[in-house]
Amino acid sequence: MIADGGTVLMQQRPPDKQHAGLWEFPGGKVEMGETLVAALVREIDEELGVTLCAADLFPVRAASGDPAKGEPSIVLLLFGTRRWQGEPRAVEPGCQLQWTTAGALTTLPRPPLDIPLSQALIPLLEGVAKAGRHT
Ligand SMILES: Nc1nc2c([nH]c(=O)n2[C@@H]2O[C@H](COP(=O)(O)OP(=O)(O)OP(=O)(O)O)[C@@H](O)[C@H]2O)c(=O)[nH]1
Repeated sequence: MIADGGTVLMQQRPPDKQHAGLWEFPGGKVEMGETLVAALVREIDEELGVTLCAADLFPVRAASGDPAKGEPSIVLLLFGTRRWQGEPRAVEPGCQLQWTTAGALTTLPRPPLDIPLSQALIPLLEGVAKAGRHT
């Protein structure tokens, strides 16, 4: 979720889970029989109480672990949106939220795959921030 001003919503992982306390992009796993985008719309509603429209979502970047290097065999797909309905709130206990600028994103402690995802997002955030300064 990319807001006017060029900030992105980041979510802190809960204390009882892997990568506890690190900041990730809100989302979750695709369930059997679901499209990628339908899964994202469902997860964002469940986690943040926010309604997304599938047509507003655009792909930003994929990142995957390399099992040959002992990394988990998972693929994360980052989608962006500039539109949503509702005010995000942390539905799950222990999952804080913060709106983060491009500059602050690089210093935020993140799980490994969220780092390349963030790098791909930074030019987009900077573009939105710059456009906001000219309006
Ligand atoms: N965001 C993120 N998640 C990662 C990375 N590496 C990795 O193994 N994961 C794991 O990928 C899973 C992402 O699923 P999720 O967003 O539904 O998180 P979750 O902990 O609520 O899932 P779960 O409780 O249903 O297992 C988590 O188990 C998380 O620990 C990574 O680099 N970034």
